[in-house]
Amino acid sequence: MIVDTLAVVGTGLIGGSFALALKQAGAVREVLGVGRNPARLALARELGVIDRAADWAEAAQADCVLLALPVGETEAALKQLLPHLKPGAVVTDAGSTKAEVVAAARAVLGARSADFVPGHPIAGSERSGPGAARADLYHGKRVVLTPLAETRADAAATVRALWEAAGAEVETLDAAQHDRIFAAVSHLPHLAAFALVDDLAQRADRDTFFRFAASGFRDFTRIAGSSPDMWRDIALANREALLAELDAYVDALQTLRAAVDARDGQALHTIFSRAREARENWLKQQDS
Ligand SMILES: NC(=O)c1ccc[n+]([C@@H]2O[C@H](COP(=O)([O-])OP(=O)(O)OC[C@H]3O[C@@H](n4cnc5c(N)ncnc54)[C@H](O)[C@@H]3O)[C@@H](O)[C@H]2O)c1
Ligand SMILES: O=C(O)C(=O)C[C@]1(C(=O)O)C=C[C@@H](O)C=C1
Repeated sequence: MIVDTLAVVGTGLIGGSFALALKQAGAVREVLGVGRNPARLALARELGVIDRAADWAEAAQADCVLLALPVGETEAALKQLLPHLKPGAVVTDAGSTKAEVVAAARAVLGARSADFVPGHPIAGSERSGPGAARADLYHGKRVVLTPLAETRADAAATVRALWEAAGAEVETLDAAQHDRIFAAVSHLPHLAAFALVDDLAQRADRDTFFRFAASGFRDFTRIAGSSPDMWRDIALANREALLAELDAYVDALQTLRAAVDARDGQALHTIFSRAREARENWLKQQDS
């Protein structure tokens, strides 16, 4: 056992999967759940994702508290926990952006920011809520930790051990670097998918388009089925890095547009070939 009690704030896909994985691994004795929606908490309890619901004060007495709610809720959640936080308790999070989460932790926790270990599991899906939680979600997946300069080494070691018990491989990055990387490989693709689906959905003759849309459209737009709350918060929290990636993507689309306009098959072929090769190499790396 790594910790006796774990409190999960936000018992959806990410927090619920963490809880299920740790219970299955025998890494935790009891899991408490904190949430705003009593029906969701009851479902989490019914599905065995949590052992019981708890309030903020009780959750703050756990050995480890995981925040797994939209990143814009981080500051308010830390404010609720701080007055009751057990000495030595470790606080961590699973948010998809890190610099703003780190700033919120510093602003709210003061000296207790040494107990905070920012984290981000690079695993998930477009599904949300406790019903989507799976014990094997993190098997073979990466988790990035972005510890603060003052984070206690033993707090970071506990969080690392928990993720490893959940089946993940843990890496460490600087928070700003983390946010630049994920703006490009995660946040921008989600905006591109939301934009494409919304553009079609706003057309008067959308039904004709959707009737004929097939697997290419389904693959490209799967992630447009993701939680609007979560993605609104990510886009706002990672605004600077995301704006840079949006500009780069608009430029890339403009380059393709110019090639199509000029009937420049050579330019199109060169870009498509380069992209295909890069994607094949990336897939090979993923498999190795
Ligand atoms: N979905 C993914 O693929 C993925 C992957 C990695 C990280 N993340 C991050 O993990 C976090 C959780 O995402 P998720 O996919 O589990 O979402 P989710 O919608 O499945 O779960 C979030 C839960 O938080 C609860 N919640 C919202 N505001 C709350 C509040 N103020 N207090 C208490 N509970 C509250 C919601 O009711 C919900 O049950 C987000 O920060 C997200 O950026 C998501
Ligand atoms: O598979 C998906 O649906 C995801 O969106 C997962 C995904 C990603 O972009 O890869 C989404 C957000 C995260 O913070 C981490 C993983």
